[in-house]
Amino acid sequence: MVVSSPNSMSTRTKKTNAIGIPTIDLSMTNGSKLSELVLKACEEYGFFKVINHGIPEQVIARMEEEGNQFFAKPDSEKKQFSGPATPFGYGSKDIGRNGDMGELEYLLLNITNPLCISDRSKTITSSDQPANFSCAVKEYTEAVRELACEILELVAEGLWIPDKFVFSRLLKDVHSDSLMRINHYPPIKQNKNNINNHVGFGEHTDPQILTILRSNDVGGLQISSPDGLWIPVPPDSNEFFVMVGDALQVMTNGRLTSVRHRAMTNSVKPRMSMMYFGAPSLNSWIIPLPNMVSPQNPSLYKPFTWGEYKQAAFSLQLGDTRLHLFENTDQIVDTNQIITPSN
Ligand SMILES: C=C1C[C@]23C[C@@]1(O)CC[C@H]2[C@@]12CC[C@H](O)[C@@](C)(C(=O)O1)[C@H]2[C@@H]3C(=O)O
Ligand SMILES: O=C(O)CCC(=O)C(=O)O
Ligand SMILES: [Fe+2]
Repeated sequence: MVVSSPNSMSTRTKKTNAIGIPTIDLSMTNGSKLSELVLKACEEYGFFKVINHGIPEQVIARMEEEGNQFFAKPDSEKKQFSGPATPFGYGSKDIGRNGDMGELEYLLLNITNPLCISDRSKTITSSDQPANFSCAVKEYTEAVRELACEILELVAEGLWIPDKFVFSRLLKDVHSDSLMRINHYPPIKQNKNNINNHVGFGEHTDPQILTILRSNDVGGLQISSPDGLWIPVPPDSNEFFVMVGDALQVMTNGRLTSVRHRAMTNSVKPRMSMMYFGAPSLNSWIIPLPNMVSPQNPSLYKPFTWGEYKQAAFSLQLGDTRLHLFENTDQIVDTNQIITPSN
């Protein structure tokens, strides 16, 4: 397996032993074993793949078809859905509002519960039937939200939290600020050294609670390993990948860590990925849960609302470690200041 270091845009690569991506079979009947496995994957990688997830194939196929049809439209038509009211709607190359760029085009959609798709008052269409696109997104997001909730309930069980709905309730809230994003990465030819180093979507962590990602059968996603190397994630269009976001890191007082990831472009085939970003309502407090804090394990973060965090995140650049802004510095012991008695 070929990996390179995060935070470096260098084309140098290192070879390491194959690093397995944790895969979790959600049809496992032993519930406590399942919650242990989910927790372990969230603690060790902040990332895993789920199989036997129960989402019907046609729900995925329909969303894929609508996405493909949308991105196949002429640029002039797609651009009708972009404009000053971004971030919601169509975007090309610009990521966020602070100058980040990537080799992709995308649709960013605000999702509400009960689900309806808000796309800046214009109806996004992929075909002659405007309703088809929003029906496909509604059906798909409903299914992946359920999957995210099931996983979050397993996380709560694994952490022995008495209220197993403590995280999933936030995603089901009628005011949940969850988003859906469809990224389309056109192929970019390899450079003369045969190294494909075009960054489609630069390295970052997702700010929300949990991300559910699915892509077509074209590779490109890479995650940062605990020892700081980039691990390519083999694509699997039938399955879903789960990523811990910053908000879940805070609520578990750093026991789970949000995963740094990025997407590279393919030199031959277009890649399309779809992400559901499960988030709480803007006025929800993001604080470590009581049973994650103790005198030995004080809170690592200052209290903040999801709205405050989102505002901070969206005012920074993609690759910034925005949680630093909310760290409880009082609790960090500066080992240089510890005076040890001399003999
Ligand atoms: C540069 C940025 C893009 C982003 C908002 C931000 O200021 C920092 C976080 C970025 C991110 C990453 C995960 C999701 O793709 C996203 C929609 C999100 O919630 O946070 C994007 C934001 C974006 O593309 O607007
Ligand atoms: O397209 C991908 O595989 C990853 C995209 C991503 O990380 C994001 O949109 O936040
Ligand atoms: Fe992401």
